Amino acid sequence: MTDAAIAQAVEPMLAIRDLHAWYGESHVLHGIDLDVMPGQVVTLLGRNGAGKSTTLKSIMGIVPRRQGQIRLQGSDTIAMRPFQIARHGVAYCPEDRGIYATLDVREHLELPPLVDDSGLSTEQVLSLFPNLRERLHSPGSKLSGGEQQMLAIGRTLRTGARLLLLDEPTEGLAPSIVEQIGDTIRQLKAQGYTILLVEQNLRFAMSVADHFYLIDHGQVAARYDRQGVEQDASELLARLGV
Ligand SMILES: Nc1ncnc2c1ncn2[C@@H]1O[C@H](COP(=O)(O)OP(=O)(O)OP(=O)(O)O)[C@@H](O)[C@H]1O
Repeated sequence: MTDAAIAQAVEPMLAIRDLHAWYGESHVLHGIDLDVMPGQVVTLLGRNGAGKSTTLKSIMGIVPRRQGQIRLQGSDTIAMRPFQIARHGVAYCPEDRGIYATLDVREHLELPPLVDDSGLSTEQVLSLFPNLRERLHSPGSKLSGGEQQMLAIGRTLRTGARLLLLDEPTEGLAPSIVEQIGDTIRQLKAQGYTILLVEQNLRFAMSVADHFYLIDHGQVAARYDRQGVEQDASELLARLGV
């Protein structure tokens, strides 16, 4: 088989077709089509309110109403409940990171249910994020934004999920911490994880992602590979309003 034929034979880790989503009467996704292949890092770009977070939440099944097709490793998940979707090997880091104020770092890492026995041990997570080891007994409320983000990612790795959905992992973080998060994402990709992230920081996205989707008004306005995004960076920055 040629390389192209092999690529075609590999089923996407995540395939979304004609995805619509609503909050009450408000129709916010208008037919999203998106593919993420195993081992890829894919970024959703777009202005505030474009529908990026809603796309991640729809994959996780946590929007009030959605319609269309979402295939996760070959299974249709559109009718499933969030806990059933999680068992298909997907984990979600929300934009607010979802860290509990009163639980300490160790407790956060011991809490997640396992969806697969390939989940990292607490020790392995602490090796990936040495900062967290120093803060093992600190409650969530005392962690910096960067530590909270590392903990939020570390917690997903405990579950054994192989598809990670990260909503704006660099938001509000200092440049040196952004760099650490970038190193982590590249390391996870090298270990075979598949990652779909929402990111406002185009430079950061370009340093980690293979493919890019520009979301606008709840639809895919453009798709790029890394070369395409580099060529069109200035036009893209204008379209992102930055
Ligand atoms: N819980 C909600 N209830 C009602 N409307 C919502 C809710 N969450 C988001 N929306 C609306 O849905 C649309 C898409 O929002 P979404 O959060 O997906 O955008 P986004 O591209 O992720 O932007 P941001 O970076 O601002 O989160 C926006 O118009 C937003 O106001």
